[in-house]
Amino acid sequence: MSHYTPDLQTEIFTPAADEDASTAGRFAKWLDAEGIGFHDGTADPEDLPHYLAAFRADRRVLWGVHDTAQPAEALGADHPVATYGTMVHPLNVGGAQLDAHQITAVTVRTSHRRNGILRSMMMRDLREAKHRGLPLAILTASEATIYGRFGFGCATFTQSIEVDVRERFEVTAPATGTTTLVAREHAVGLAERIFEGFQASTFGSVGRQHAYPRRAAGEWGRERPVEDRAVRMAVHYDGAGEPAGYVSYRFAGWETTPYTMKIVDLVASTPSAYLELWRYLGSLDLVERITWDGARRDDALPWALRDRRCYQVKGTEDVLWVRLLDVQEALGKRSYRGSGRIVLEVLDDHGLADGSYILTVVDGAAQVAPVEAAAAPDATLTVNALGSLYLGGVQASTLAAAGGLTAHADDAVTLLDSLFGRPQEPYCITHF
Ligand SMILES: CC(=O)SCCNC(=O)CCNC(=O)[C@H](O)C(C)(C)COP(=O)(O)OP(=O)(O)OC[C@H]1O[C@@H](n2cnc3c(N)ncnc32)[C@H](O)[C@@H]1OP(=O)(O)O
Repeated sequence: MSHYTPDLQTEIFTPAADEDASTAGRFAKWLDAEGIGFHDGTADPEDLPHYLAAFRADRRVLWGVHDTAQPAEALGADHPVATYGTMVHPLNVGGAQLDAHQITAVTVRTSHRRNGILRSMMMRDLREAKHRGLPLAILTASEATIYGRFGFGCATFTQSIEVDVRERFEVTAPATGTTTLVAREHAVGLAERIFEGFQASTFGSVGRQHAYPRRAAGEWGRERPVEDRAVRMAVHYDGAGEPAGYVSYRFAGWETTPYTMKIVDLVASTPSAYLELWRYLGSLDLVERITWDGARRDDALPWALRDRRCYQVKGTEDVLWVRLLDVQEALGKRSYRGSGRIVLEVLDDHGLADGSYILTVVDGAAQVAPVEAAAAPDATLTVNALGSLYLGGVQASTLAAAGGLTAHADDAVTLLDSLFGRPQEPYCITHF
């Protein structure tokens, strides 16, 4: 809907140690452009140094597309009309923590939308990430309709739950260890340490940004990097006295009935720490309901309750979307179940991951080699379907029924189901 011809230039920068954190700097303009895309207000000037420090700690790379031909009264040309950000954090794929190329902060201003700006940033970025040797790209999506066209497949999920913690709530597992509120000055360090244990042991988890432990500790609020004194954090110490889980929570206020405690963040590195945190939550006096939007789809909690109807699922959300860039590396590093051999043909319109690969799994460890296109594949699948299959959160049989995967050999789908299947679902509680 432009009534003029935009003149676009892309600036890519990694905020430097001496980056200008004032409202006049490029960082503030970039952040404001991102805020416009997500309908957030302009950041408070005193918050900018905190955001800058966080972005530097995350080693974020920021893209801004500038239009030098806008009407005179428009936001200045130094104010991006589109933003895009990347960073790299580990993704737990069982056998390894893979460097995953994370894509975030994707916005295009209303006046410039649907002119291919996202497409050109995304395709350039994916090509460059592949060139740098990153095996896959990941993102969390605002809408499910945007990223399939770029080869992403929806791969992990969480559930929103409500738990009735009135008299009928009781965790039946025998109690272990101790759970207690922790002092604020220790909360960030404990959150970091506990998440580290969770990341090491949780298939599908992604390392977290600088802001996460601060929000969990109440050092940062949800909206601003300033203290939120309503947030409390309790830590579970296991039988050996080791911190094995934390829950941070915030009361919804006396006007909300039933009286509700909202979980801000819950991270448990063992199943018993998880149940103990719930035992603790269930014993908060005056609270009638706990809400949380980060539960596993295969949550053990209802199976550990005297009355499983205390537990209600309110919705399922997709979390990670995965886009393979180097099939050999990504499939080769993942751990599998059992043994088997299969030839997969991957279709990728963008030419980044297409080809035929032979996957040979022996006792859970894989070897992957490209094969001649002429070799008959046992199954053909789109790169999107492979992204969904990759972490085992979606079954090959489901993808086959949906049309993204076609079997050419009789047992191909059964074999893929058993190789890629997991004893537990992949679980990512990091949004970015
Ligand atoms: C990882 C993240 O950051 S998730 C956050 C994504 N951002 C947002 O939701 C903020 C609000 N939305 C926006 O800023 C923009 O609409 C964006 C960034 C989603 C899209 O930017 P645009 O520059 O308009 O996209 P572009 O013109 O490159 O579109 C490319 C293709 O995607 C399609 N498309 C773009 N956005 C959407 C959408 N929201 N829903 C469906 N299709 C879409 C276009 O129609 C086009 O289709 P094609 O295959 O026929 O070419």
